[in-house]
Amino acid sequence: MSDMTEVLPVVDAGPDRATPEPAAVPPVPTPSTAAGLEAERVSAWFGKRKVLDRVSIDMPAGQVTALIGPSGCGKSTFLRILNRMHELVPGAALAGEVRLDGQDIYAAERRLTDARKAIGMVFQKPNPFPAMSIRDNVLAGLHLTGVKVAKADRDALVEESLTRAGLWVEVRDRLKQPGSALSGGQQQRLCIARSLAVKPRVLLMDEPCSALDPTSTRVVEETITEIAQDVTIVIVTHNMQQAHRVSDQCAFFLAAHGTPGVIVEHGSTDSIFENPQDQRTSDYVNGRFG
Ligand SMILES: Nc1ncnc2c1ncn2[C@@H]1O[C@H](COP(=O)(O)OP(=O)(O)OP(=O)(O)O)[C@@H](O)[C@H]1O
Repeated sequence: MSDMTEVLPVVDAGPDRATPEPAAVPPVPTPSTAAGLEAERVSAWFGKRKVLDRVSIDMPAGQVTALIGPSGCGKSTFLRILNRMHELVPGAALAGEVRLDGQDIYAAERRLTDARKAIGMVFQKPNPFPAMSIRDNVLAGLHLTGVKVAKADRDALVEESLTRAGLWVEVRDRLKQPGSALSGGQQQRLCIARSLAVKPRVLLMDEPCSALDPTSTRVVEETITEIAQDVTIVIVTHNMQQAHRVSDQCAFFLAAHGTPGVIVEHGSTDSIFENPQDQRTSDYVNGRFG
């Protein structure tokens, strides 16, 4: 009882009493939905021609992994294997395993659309539906992957996806205009918004800035850095400065003299650029070939 009487005056203290301000309660962070992706001994063929040989790499959740290397060494093929697009090419075959959060995406019981929903893709050339409105472009990915969103929630999803893609402020007053009315850089961010609307856990990007001017490139890079907290990113790029700027880790692919592509070296971006272990990596990142 005597403890209570001592405590009460403090609890009732008015604003003029010299009591410290209560500490602000920090906002509860939204848990990240990013998932880790692991490739193990992935090989690929087009007909009889082997183009990738036993490629293994972990792409950790919430990180940006850059795939670098000269033209034709299999980077895009590897990227397409990560979301089951490679198998759509006539005559294409593959071996090895790809695991999303530990689950084999090629397991017999897994559906193709499950992989597509969880693992989105943004291509080299911005490909919005030109006649479709900006708003409908954002929602288009839902139809394609069979994700259902109630009508009442669609406006919020459009705003959220465009905001995450760094485009909302530029287009919020013209959502009904066609996607083709946007600049190339804006179209690419619209495509990123379209992918994000499906709430993927991984986003694959195949040279997403190669058709963009330097300013648009920097805006897309900022977008990549921001969304990477919630979406694991795997990006193919020929731009070494870009790989350096946006990625946490890099994998250097090489296909020497008609042999299938392999990963020569992978590791943290700093180590690949500042202290590569293989001379070929050093030559490539320093622009001596490729
Ligand atoms: N649809 C296809 N049919 C047959 N061969 C293909 C096909 N797509 C790619 N290839 C071949 O597979 C190899 C790897 O190509 P891929 O596009 O994956 O390389 P890349 O490293 O992404 O090249 P780039 O940097 O030029 O885009 C190349 O020799 C290419 O010619």
